[in-house]
Amino acid sequence: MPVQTVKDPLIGTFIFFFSMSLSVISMQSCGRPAMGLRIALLSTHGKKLLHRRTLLHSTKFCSTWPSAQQTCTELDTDSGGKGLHKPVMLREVVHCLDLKPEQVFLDMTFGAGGHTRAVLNAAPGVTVYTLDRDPLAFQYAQQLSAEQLSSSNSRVYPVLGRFSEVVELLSRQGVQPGSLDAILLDAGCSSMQFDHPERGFSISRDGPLDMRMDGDRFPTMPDAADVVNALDQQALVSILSKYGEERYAKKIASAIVAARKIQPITRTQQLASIVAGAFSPSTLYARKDLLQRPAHVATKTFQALRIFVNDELHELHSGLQAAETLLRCGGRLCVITFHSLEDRLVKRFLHGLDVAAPACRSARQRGLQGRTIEDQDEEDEEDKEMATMSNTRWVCVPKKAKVPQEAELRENPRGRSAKLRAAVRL
Ligand SMILES: C[S@@+](CC[C@H](N)C(=O)[O-])C[C@H]1O[C@@H](n2cnc3c(N)ncnc32)[C@H](O)[C@@H]1O
Repeated sequence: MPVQTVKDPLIGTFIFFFSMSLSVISMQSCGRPAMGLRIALLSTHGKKLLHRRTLLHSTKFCSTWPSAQQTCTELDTDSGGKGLHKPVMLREVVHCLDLKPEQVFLDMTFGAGGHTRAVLNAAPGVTVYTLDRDPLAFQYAQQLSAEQLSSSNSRVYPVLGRFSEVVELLSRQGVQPGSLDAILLDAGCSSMQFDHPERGFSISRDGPLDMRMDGDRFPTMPDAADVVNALDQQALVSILSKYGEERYAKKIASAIVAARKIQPITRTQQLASIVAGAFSPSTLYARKDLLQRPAHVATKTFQALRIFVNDELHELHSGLQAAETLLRCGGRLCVITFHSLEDRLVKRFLHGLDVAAPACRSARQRGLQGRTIEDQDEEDEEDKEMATMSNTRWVCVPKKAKVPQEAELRENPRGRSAKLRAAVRL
């Protein structure tokens, strides 16, 4: 069934989504999956998905999302406060963006607006465009926009959408290519997404297995439950190993397939237990994060599903291309990443290298995968290699990525894997 002939919008969305995502899988594994496999996968599971979605539709969380108003009163209104996202490497970001009053800034990942607020404090009079794909973040940006209108000469223009849409969305607001002074892209998810169980990202707090950042804008877009219930074992192995760098991908995929024969997997804790069941008692508690704290064995599985569901690597690449289009010569780009797949893509993009080239990992580095979220050694090696290369479109300042200081990590352990890269558009 060729993609172009699909008439049902739901199945069309599903097919479009999976064909896009599978092309990232193939892009990253440096080979295209056979077209037959792709089409078989899509046509077999499109019908199952349609049926499953009809059954589950009434349990979708859209109406249960906290509104910005509720969240602001339930939680602390200070963006560094409990519950709202704490911005990572705030001082370093403001320093790298180096905005002056009257300049124009785009925050591509508004979240709870912590970085934007810091920019507004540092450069009063600045004009800010904010982007986020999450409608809750968009509500926060609208609130900030209203506050600025009444209290300062800075202006904030909120935009709802994805990185891949930003050039078009901004052009509708009159923003021309080559006109922005600075852009921030703080990749990944916000604490509001991770911490509200009904969003379906949380391992520790039970919720529907959703993980879509903009699911209420696109209710027919497949969620994480669709992925684990509909895809075949080999596709699950690919997703877990490419996006989670999970070395037990085969065991986990096999446990998922066995479990869903008994009943559909619809909850986050149900999936976390299924994944844990794939590990022997000796390996169950062996994983540690970068701060050497115990890490749940399902962390990489959740990361992989989240990246796949939101098409995050394609989106990140689109965001970088958009930044290249929108910044003026001499304009500054700051990118914060939270895992090695993202950081590697950013590094390679800024150095003008093929972002799809496969990573070379030594046996020792592969051995480290089960222990840490990122493989520090490999990244240091790549940094050294890239420091010797140059690109005509960007100059990285500084050359190496910055990481948060220990004092910041004591306050905000969630920043433990953050890396900040800054570059000037030539
Ligand atoms: C780490 S949070 C940003 C936090 C923010 N800097 C702050 O200070 O609160 C990442 C945000 O980027 C948004 N996001 C992720 N991918 C996106 C995409 N492709 N397009 C637009 N927004 C995206 C998420 O919805 C989330 O709100």
